[in-house]
Amino acid sequence: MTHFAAGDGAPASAGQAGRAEAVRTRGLFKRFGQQVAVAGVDLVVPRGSFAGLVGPNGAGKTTTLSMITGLLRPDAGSAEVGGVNVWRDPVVIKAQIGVLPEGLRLFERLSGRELLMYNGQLRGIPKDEVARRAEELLKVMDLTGSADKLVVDYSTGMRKKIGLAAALLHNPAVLFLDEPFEGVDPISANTLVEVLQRYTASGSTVVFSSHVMELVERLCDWVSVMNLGRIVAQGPIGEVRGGQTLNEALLHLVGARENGEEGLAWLGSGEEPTWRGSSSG
Ligand SMILES: Nc1ncnc2c1ncn2[C@@H]1O[C@H](COP(=O)(O)OP(=O)(O)OP(=O)(O)O)[C@@H](O)[C@H]1O
Repeated sequence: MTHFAAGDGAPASAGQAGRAEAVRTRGLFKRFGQQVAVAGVDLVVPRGSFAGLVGPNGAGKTTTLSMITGLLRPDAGSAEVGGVNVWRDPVVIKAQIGVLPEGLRLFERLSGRELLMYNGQLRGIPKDEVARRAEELLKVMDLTGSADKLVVDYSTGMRKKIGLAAALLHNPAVLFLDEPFEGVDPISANTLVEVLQRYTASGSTVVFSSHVMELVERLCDWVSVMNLGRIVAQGPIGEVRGGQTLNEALLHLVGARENGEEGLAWLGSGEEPTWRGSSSG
């Protein structure tokens, strides 16, 4: 087993040391065959943060989040949420976290309301309390009118919203969201943002992955940047940005791609293809 040295993901600010950590991984490592997906990640998220996990396609964000939320067993390293080891105490952890995973597999043949009732009761919340919370969440997510519709008939944005409602139902201390705004219209995105801001304002923690830098910049007070399976910068967003936009900082940190500039000369040239005339009689 390979175990990479810690240090490259150290928080940019030593001043955060006194603040309790919601999430902490040490040397988290995952390999799929020859492909090292996560190469020794030391992720830190202070409690109460609205934290963004960013990086290019294939950087290892989903794999990291899957290992922290108990969905994928790490090959090496450890993950703690609220100081509890995820893989040693999975039952304790599952009560403390809410997850909106990538791909979002839901029980398609339940209605939105039934899905929430089922999830809440699975978590041991009394039925009348689940019903009360479910109605409130449906209302806030603007899903009351679709509450009796089957989830299979929900749109992408509606699925994200019902998935988020299900993840919030047991009032977790830490919420993990993989690309929560992907495919969500701006109005629904605003609703999600409002719910999440209300949630973090009360001291809970959100960790979400996203490719939308403007959104991360607007929402997050903490950011972790991944590239090639490692954390390449991490800390309060102002420090990671260092006077640039987050997008500029990201390009700088991961290196702008230089491929493709010479290729694709044929694309959009508008020239008459010579081969078309030569092959036809
Ligand atoms: N189940 C798997 N089997 C094989 N390779 C995998 C698997 N899951 C992820 N990988 C590989 O691991 C690397 C990291 O993938 P991951 O999905 O974690 O990246 P990501 O940062 O979430 O990317 P994106 O932004 O595109 O969603 C990629 O090279 C990917 O091809």
